Amino acid sequence: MQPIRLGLVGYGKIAQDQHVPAIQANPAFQLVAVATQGQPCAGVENFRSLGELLENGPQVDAIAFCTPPQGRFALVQQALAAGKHVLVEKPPCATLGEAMALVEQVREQGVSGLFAWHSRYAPGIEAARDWLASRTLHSVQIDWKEDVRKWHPGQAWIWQPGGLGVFDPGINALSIATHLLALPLFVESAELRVPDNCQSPIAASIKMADARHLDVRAEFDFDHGHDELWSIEIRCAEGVLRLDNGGALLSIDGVRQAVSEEGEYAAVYRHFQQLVNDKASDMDLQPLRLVADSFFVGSRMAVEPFYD
Ligand SMILES: NC(=O)C1=CN([C@@H]2O[C@H](COP(=O)(O)OP(=O)(O)OC[C@H]3O[C@@H](n4cnc5c(N)ncnc54)[C@H](O)[C@@H]3O)[C@@H](O)[C@H]2O)C=CC1
Ligand SMILES: O=C1O[C@@H]([C@H](O)CO)[C@H](O)[C@H]1O
Repeated sequence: MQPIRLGLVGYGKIAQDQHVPAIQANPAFQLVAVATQGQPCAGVENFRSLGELLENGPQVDAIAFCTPPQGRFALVQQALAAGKHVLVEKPPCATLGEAMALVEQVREQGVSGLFAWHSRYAPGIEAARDWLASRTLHSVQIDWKEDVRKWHPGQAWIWQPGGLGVFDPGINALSIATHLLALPLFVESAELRVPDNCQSPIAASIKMADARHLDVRAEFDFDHGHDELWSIEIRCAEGVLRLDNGGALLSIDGVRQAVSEEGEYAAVYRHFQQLVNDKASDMDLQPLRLVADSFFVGSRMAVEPFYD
């Protein structure tokens, strides 16, 4: 079977760290061209814009988008208009309205679309979901705390409107929670701590619930230094489930559980391959809706300026 000829837009940190290695490790894909405004990608044809790639570049079947969320909507629309399948990094767009429009446009074009909530593919997630399916949940505590200087060095876009600030990693925790929990979540209250020189929060506390009043709390911190923490603890009548290291580790009542050996991005691209083969799509809006609702109801607290 011919490999899926892939173009990639935005050869930045995550494309270099995760996407290109995952693509190169999967024989179902062939990376044939990159469009980027930064350093070029070795071994493939490089272009300065998606338009130039589509017009003058090699034939592609699909495009992976690794640009910042601001401006991504127009880029994905360009690919859809050219009949390409699309894999879109999280968050899918800078606004909920744009993401909703992409869902509709993918359906209208009859191509495959994936909103790549990469944390949903962490090794412990499916085993956690299976265990929780028959349990009685009492509460959920999310602690997602990392060092923005490590993961987004020099990336001004993350602090600008549409860049989400701490919700850029925090949305990963919300993507896991919305995948594990049976009912939709509602944001009851949020406190957004915004540096004086930024447009998006550096920390946030969020209180959520589902229709059965499950108590879900999240603490996000983007300036957490070296002792980073990506954990979700779910207290049930039958015991305590805990995901650590972003979902890579799973324990139940303190006992470490067997998890998948496949990495997040290998699983993301295997899922995308399956969607293309099945002429299907997977474009969940729930994580982005929770972020939007946190901004709607969130109280703002000004904090000291942030300097990279
Ligand atoms: N940095 C990280 O650890 C992770 C980032 N992500 C997500 O991946 C996305 C990108 O993040 P990073 O790679 O960290 O950002 P980055 O700033 O390192 O890379 C963005 C790249 O897009 C390029 N670009 C921007 N506009 C473009 C355009 N119109 N046409 C072509 N290229 C364009 C830039 O030149 C840059 O190379 C974000 O949505 C982020 O949430 C996901 C997982 C982890
Ligand atoms: O999606 C993302 O993951 C984090 C980091 O790479 C791991 O937690 C990053 O801040 C965010 O863009």
